[in-house]
Parts: sequence; structure tokens; C-alpha cells
Amino acid sequence: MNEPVVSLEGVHVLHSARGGGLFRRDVVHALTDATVSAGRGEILGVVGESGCGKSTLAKVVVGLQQPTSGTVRFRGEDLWSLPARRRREEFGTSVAMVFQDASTALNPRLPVRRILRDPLDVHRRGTARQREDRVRDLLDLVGLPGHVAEALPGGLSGGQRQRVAVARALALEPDVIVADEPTSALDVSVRAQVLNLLVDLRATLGLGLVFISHDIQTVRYLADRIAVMYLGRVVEEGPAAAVAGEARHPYTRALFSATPSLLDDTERIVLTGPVPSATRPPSGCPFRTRCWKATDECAVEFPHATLAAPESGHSWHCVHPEIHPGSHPETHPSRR
Ligand SMILES: Nc1ncnc2c1ncn2[C@@H]1O[C@H](COP(=O)(O)OP(=O)(O)OP(=O)(O)O)[C@@H](O)[C@H]1O
Repeated sequence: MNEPVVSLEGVHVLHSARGGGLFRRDVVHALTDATVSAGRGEILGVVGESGCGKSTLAKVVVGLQQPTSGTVRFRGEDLWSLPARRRREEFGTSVAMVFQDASTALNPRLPVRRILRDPLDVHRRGTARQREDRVRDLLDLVGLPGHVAEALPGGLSGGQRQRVAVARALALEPDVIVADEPTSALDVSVRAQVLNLLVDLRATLGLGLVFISHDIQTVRYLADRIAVMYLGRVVEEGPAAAVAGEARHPYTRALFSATPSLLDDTERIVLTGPVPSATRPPSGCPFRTRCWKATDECAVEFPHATLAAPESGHSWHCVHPEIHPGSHPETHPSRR
């Protein structure tokens, strides 16, 4: 990856939620000690079960959620210490978001032309004429015909609406787009088209993508790197081939074993027991209550990151990692 555009360093997000009693408030550990980066030209896939913190991570990356603690860096600077104007004008135009459901994310009363012009008007990009040209170019970029500019979102198909949402995210020429389950509201038949569009945009514009999904197969197909989350924590991260093919964290192995491909003969691991509550995560490794390898040691503390090899960029947090033929038995303890 090039220089990271956004990086999270030890980011925690806590929410206050209504607890059991009338006046009781519980603390939800939505994101715990997350360290990941996103930059141009790279697709980072983020996977994990429902409620593991994927959307929270997405919101932190795009600046919609301020961390409770930890640091978010924008091109090396502390994002939340920047003056609001720089945050809005520099960060806000460098990182954009595509939401899950374009039918709620796009204003139903505005024609597509206005939807695409809006960010250009707000940020005073070019002359009126240039903005009109840009609207046409944006439609072209996402494979939509020019006449779509006059349509209202309700008059478009789901796939076309999501293309408009992608075009709007591209309006200010961002470096990174965060896409939170961008195809889960679409018919299966058009999902691949929207996914291919995102991959093409990476190739043509050198765009970086943070792709949030619970669809393991899609992430495996799309991503250059994969971050695996469990109960608010990133438990494994690294090059997609290594994470998917040589998973070290037992949770990652279980997750990927649920979608065997023709190329491997991994045995399917079925996880039993409920995911613990994010208001009372287990001590130590959060996965230990469902892990077939757990020992008393796992309850003591969340394991430090271990790096496969210094240059591999493949790391995991587990004291009983999976061993693969050819993998280095001596691994390299690293940052937390
Ligand atoms: N505003 C909030 N107030 C209270 N709890 C919240 C809030 N936002 C998220 N949470 C909780 O934080 C945890 C992480 O939520 P998040 O939406 O990030 O997970 P997710 O992996 O994206 O889930 P899904 O795949 O279902 O969208 C969950 O336990 C969720 O209930």
C-alpha cells in the first residue's frame, strides 16, 4: 500500500446503552483497541459476524464516529485535533462512504443530477458548467447512461441506485471509499456488477477501498488484505491469501471453513454457543468461550499481536494459533 490515508491506532469506541434496570446504563464495547490502515490502491476487507463492530470501524475510518480513546491519523496527522475546517475540507473530501442501502441514503425528492452536484456545490468545485460536466463524467464512470441524471432515485433499479451512490461518493475525487455492506440490499443478480464496478474503480482511479461485509466469499475474492473482527476486536489481519488460506486465529479458520472453495479441502468447523454480549466481553481473548483450543491462559489477557514474518504484514492475536505446513514455528511477537 502507498502511504496510509487513514490509520487507526489503538482505537476504542464505547457506547452507553439502556441496561436491565429502569435507570441502568450499560457500556457497549463496540470497538476495542483497533489498529488498521487504509490507503490508495488497496482493498481492505473487514469480516466478522453480526455485531462484531464492522460498521463502527467503518464509521471511525470515515470520520462519522469519534473514538472514545486511541488515535485516528489522516496522512499522519491526528484527525480529531485538526481544526474542523480542515477536517471537513481535506479529510471530508479524501474519504467517502457508500452505505448499505441506497434507497435510504439518497434523497428521494432530488433528481440524480442534483444528488451528484450537491457535494460539488458545497465544496465549490469548478464553475457551474464544469460541475454539470462532472455530473456527466461521474455517471459515465459508474456505467450509467446520461439520461439517468433526470431520474429520481425511486425511478431507478436497486443496482442503478447503488451506482448513483458510488458516483456521489466519487464526486470529490476521494482517495479512499468505505463501503459498508454495499451489495447486501441488492438482488443477487446485480451484486456482482456493483462489486466489479468497485474493483474497476480501484484499477482506473487507483482508489482505496475499505469493504465491510459478512460475506466471506466476496471478501476473499475482492480484498488485497483482510481484517477479521470478533466482538469489537481485530483478531487477525494480513494479505488476503494468507488470512483466507493460512488462517492462524481459530476464529478466522472457523469463519473461512464455513465457505469451502474448490481449491481447498478444509474441514468445516461449526461454532457452537452464543457470541458473548458486547456489554460484558469475556476477559482475555473474547473468542475463548467458543474456542475449541481455549485454556486458562486465554482468560488472562488479550494476546499481543504475533507477526508471521517481519515483512509479511500477517498478524494475529492468539496464544494457540493454527499451524500450517511450512509456516514458521518461531513467530515474531509485535505490537499489541
Ligand atoms: N449507537 C449505539 N449505541 C449502543 N450500542 C451500539 C451503537 N452502535 C453500535 N452498537 C453496538 O456495538 C456493537 C457493534 O455494532 P456494529 O454495528 O459496529 O457491528 P456490525 O459488525 O457492523 O454488525 P452488523 O453486521 O449487524 O451491522 C453491537 O453490539 C451494537 O449493538
